[in-house]
Amino acid sequence: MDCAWADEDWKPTAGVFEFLGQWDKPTKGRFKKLKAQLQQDARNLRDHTCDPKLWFTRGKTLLSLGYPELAAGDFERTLILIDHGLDYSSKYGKSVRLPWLQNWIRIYRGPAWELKTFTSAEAAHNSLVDPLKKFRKDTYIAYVDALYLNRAIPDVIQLCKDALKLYPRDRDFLELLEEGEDTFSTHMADQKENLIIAGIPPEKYAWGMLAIRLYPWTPSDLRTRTAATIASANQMLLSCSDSLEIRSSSVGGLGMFAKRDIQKGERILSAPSVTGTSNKPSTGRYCYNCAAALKTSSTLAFSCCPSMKFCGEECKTIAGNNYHNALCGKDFSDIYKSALSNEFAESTVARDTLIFLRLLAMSVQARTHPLATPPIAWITANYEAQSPLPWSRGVNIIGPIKILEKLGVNIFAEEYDTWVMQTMLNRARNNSRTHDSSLRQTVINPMYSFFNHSCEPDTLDQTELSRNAEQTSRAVMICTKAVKAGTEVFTSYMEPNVLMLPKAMRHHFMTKGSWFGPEVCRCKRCLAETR
Ligand SMILES: C[S@@+](CC[C@H](N)C(=O)[O-])C[C@H]1O[C@@H](n2cnc3c(N)ncnc32)[C@H](O)[C@@H]1O
Repeated sequence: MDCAWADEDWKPTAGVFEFLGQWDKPTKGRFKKLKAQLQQDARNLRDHTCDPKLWFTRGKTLLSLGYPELAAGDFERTLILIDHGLDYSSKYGKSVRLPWLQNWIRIYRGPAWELKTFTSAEAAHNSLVDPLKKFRKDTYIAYVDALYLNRAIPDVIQLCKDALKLYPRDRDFLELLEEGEDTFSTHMADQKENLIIAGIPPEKYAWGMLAIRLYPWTPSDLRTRTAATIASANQMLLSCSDSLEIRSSSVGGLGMFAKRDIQKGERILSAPSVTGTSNKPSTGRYCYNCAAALKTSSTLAFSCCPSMKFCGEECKTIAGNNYHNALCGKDFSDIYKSALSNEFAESTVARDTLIFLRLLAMSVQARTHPLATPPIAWITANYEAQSPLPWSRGVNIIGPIKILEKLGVNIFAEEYDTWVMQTMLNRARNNSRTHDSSLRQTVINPMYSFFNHSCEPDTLDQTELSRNAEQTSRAVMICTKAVKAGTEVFTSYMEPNVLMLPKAMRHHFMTKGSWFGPEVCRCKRCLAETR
């Protein structure tokens, strides 16, 4: 976050959609100051990762710059560190208190415990309790502002309730709680009719919302796919197809191209899912790797992790090569449990946490930067998205922190900063396929992900998340037309009945998803049709 970036790359996530929180876009002069401040805050944090004041300061700067989802991550870490500071014997207790004590020393120009006010080192430490509690209150209040800007009203309510447990009958939090509850009920009542018309389940609206934008400080090698990254994806493609290659596409980014003439009816791809998860990952009913339903008589498992069952050798090998070591011997049952909800929207979003666990385990096992680890390194987010993605403190902030802690990763490390975690989620969400509601599975199949959409597709997607063990969640693509060498091969992201509609209606359906930008679909048919 402390790297230099161009002013025109500043694309705040606040203020994109009509949300409830009020964000005042900074003037040009103020923006310049905030930008410099952010670089300074990030540099300070690099040197002193355990100082909660520095996380709080950067959170406030990020909030002013219009990144409330990142400010939330900084405020969460501030609260964690304050808790450590209040418990001297905790992991970071000493590290949190030290800068505060040093501050006293600076003020009084002498060792704190020699000051008249403190009769002992213990007294000096005790003197920090009240300032830390006051600082914690300020953090909760700033956190509420960030949650409003993410439209996460249920989280505002919960945060106020949490704060009231620490500050019983505190007037500020009582007022904020009442305000949150009023806002929520008025907002839901106002929106109910619109939501029904728009076909959005009201409970889905209870989530916060986030606009997907590229963070301007993203270093160039992590921002776009490098030649080496594309080469490694093409290397993997060789084992799944003898007729396709990944190249730059005219509709945007990369796409799948025929490297030889392809006949109608040819199977052009058969690729395993590198990360798939069901909402019941460790019940032994679904393959831990690809989420296919299992035939109990023919399942495989590692002897050390018997509840991690696989549909066959291929999936077990993928797990062994990519993530099993990072997960082995650790308890993720509470994370699995969150995905078990019977409520559809909740379990769908909770599965994002499971996908996220898989992707982070891959990066930990590979010992590479999370954004440089395949498949995350191969896939891209849609930064032109016209509709927001769901956002909540639980899934976007607390979930990743919990997972990092369980994986033994330092949650204050620059490599695992909130913007990195959010970028991973943005990429995963733009490339994950959520399958039928009774099976409740989400899969990332990076080779399938390289196919762009066309309203006159050349392929038939035969992927089936099977209810029996004969098939897995492999992406199997059949060419429905003859395709000449060098031509891009498209699939369809839309149901066949949507493809039968006129352009304006197709685009109406497309803008409901988050795959397309303001011009919606750039396929040949859409460019040729006028209406
Ligand atoms: C699953 S990815 C497809 C591969 C992607 N082009 C890449 O570079 O990795 C989906 C993204 O590709 C782009 N895309 C796919 N089909 C498109 C189309 N017909 N028109 C415009 N953008 C398209 C959108 O940005 C979308 O979010």
